[in-house]
Amino acid sequence: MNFHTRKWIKPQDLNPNQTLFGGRLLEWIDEECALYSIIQLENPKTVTKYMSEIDFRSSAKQGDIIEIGIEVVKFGSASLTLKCEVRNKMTRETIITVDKIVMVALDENGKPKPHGKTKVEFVKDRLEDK
Ligand SMILES: CCCCCCCCCCCCCCCC(=O)SCCNC(=O)CCNC(=O)[C@H](O)C(C)(C)COP(=O)(O)OP(=O)(O)OC[C@H]1O[C@@H](n2cnc3c(N)ncnc32)[C@H](O)[C@@H]1OP(=O)(O)O
Repeated sequence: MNFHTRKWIKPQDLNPNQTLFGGRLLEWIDEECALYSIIQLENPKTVTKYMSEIDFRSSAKQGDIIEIGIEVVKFGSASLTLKCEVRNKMTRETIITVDKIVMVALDENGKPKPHGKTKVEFVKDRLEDK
């Protein structure tokens, strides 16, 4: 799993228990998955279709640094299935895992659009194809 993104927990990210607000974390995960999928599928109109059960296993407090990891599970026709893990860099604990997040590439009418992708592509692969 690649951990591309780090976040620093600020006062505005906390819940009344003074720990990381779960809704904020889900927003960051959704954004991370959307950006990853838009780049992989080369389609800016890519939406979140499905997210499996989530389990908050630990948390983070103000000043902690967390990192968000994404891994591809499967390339479908119009979909890309990802899994996600968020870790606390300070405590080294897993905060959350999401086993299945399905993103779907859309056409101009908002209908699923086959993306034709079958494997993870890196910038250098794309440059070599030019
Ligand atoms: C110009 C540059 C701009 C750049 C800009 C960048 C800005 C970057 C900002 C990012 C910011 C964050 C962005 C967050 C992203 C949102 O928050 S998106 C908002 C929330 N999501 C939505 O509103 C989606 C609403 N749902 C829909 O519109 C329709 O359900 C969909 C997505 C069109 C799919 O329609 P559908 O009839 O279910 O389609 P269907 O053909 O049955 O299924 C399509 C695929 O989904 C799969 N699927 C369907 N249902 C399920 C299910 N329940 N479970 C699993 N898989 C399923 C199917 O298996 C199928 O897979 P493939 O066989 O194609 O691989």
